[in-house]
This record gives sequence, C-alpha cells and structure tokens, in this order.
Amino acid sequence: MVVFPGSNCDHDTEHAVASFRGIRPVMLWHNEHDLQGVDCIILPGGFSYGDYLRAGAIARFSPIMQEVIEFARKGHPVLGICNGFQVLLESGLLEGALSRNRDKKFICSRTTITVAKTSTLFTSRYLQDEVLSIPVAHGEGNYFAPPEVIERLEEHNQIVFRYCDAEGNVVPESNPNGSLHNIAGIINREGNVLGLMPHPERASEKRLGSDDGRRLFESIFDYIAGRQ
Ligand SMILES: NC(=O)CC[C@H](N)C(=O)O
Repeated sequence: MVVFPGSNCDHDTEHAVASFRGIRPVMLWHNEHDLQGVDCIILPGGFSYGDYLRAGAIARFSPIMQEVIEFARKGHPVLGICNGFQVLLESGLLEGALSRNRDKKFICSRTTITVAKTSTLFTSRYLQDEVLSIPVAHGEGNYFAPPEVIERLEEHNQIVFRYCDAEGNVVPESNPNGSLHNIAGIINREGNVLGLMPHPERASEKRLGSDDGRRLFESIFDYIAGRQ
C-alpha cells in the first residue's frame, strides 16, 4: 500500500487486509522506488497533498508512481480507493475525472452500490447485480468523462460499480454526487486496475455495520493465490 502525505485511510485498509490469514500488508512511502516485491498495489483514501489543485493531481507526481504505473502496465493488480481512484485518473491509468460533488459538499454517508461486473479479479466473489452497503466519504467524487469515453466504458463493460437504491435500481435519486451513469467504480480495459469511490475497508467487519467490502479483498487474494 502506498502512503502519501495526507493519506488517512491507509491504516484502516492495512487493518482490513491484515485480517486475512497469510496476507501481510506492506506500507510503501510515496518517496520510495522499491515496491518490495508486493503482489498487489493499493492506493488508499485520504487527502494526498491536502487535495491542492485537484484531488490526486500532485500525488500523481510522487516518485513511487513511476513504479506503480510500470507495475500496472505489466498487468499486476492495482486498486485505488477514493483518493486512490483520483490518483489513478490523474496518472492516466484510468480514464475520466472526478470533480466536485454535484451539491458542492463533502459527503460522508452509507451508500448502496450494485455490482455491474463480476468477471474481474476484484469482484469474482460477488454476484452479478448484488447490492452492497459500502460508505462513501468524499468532496470530489463526481465522475465525469466525455461522451465517447463513457460510450467506450459501457461498450467494453468497464463499469464495475454503480450507485443504486436498496433494491438495486440504478436511479438518479440514488446518485450521491452527480456521477455520470451513476458510476461508482471503473476498471481499465486490461482488467487489472480498478478505481472506486466507496470505501470497502470501512465495510469489512460486521461491527462496522457491513462486511460487504470484504469480498473485494478476498477476490484479489484468490486471484493472487491462483496465480502462484
Ligand atoms: N476519503 C477520501 O479518500 C477523500 C477523497 C478526496 N480527497 C475527496 O474529498 O474527494
């Protein structure tokens, strides 16, 4: 996991990941160049560089991002959660942008999202169209991309999560931040880089109100174990 100045979900994510038997999280400071042989990179949530300019715009120039981009280009799994998603977009590893929420307010709330794609290494443990309860906490989560990019994402089935109501209906009323097509998470064409705004690490134990996020991490570990 990469730790940027201003990351604040790194320890929560470390805690969630460490709860799986046999998994050892490694914290990588943004100034380093050595990925220490990790099997997966997670860019955690937070306010890297205080969200100056735009969220993720400065973190994208952190020295370690050169290695993260190379790691992703080799096909290894890279997961960006919230601020991590913003960094992935700024780095060009995913297409589009996250702008200020529709209502120009920071939103910290429980949301429901539906799994629009299960044939990915991040979502293999979920059921198609399953409704998950996973919280969001962001000021810049309004996904935007030009029409041709949205069309491409739809055409290549790259939209992995969408905001929905409790029954799983993808309707405008269930869209917390104004994201186009209710997009909550997308994957690259190659299928190894996923970014999402909701926080699976904050929904990884029943006592947090939901453990629906847990299977996202489990799916990744299944994939890594299957590769060895
Ligand atoms: N929880 C987070 O990662 C916050 C995301 C981001 N910095 C925002 O407010 O948009």
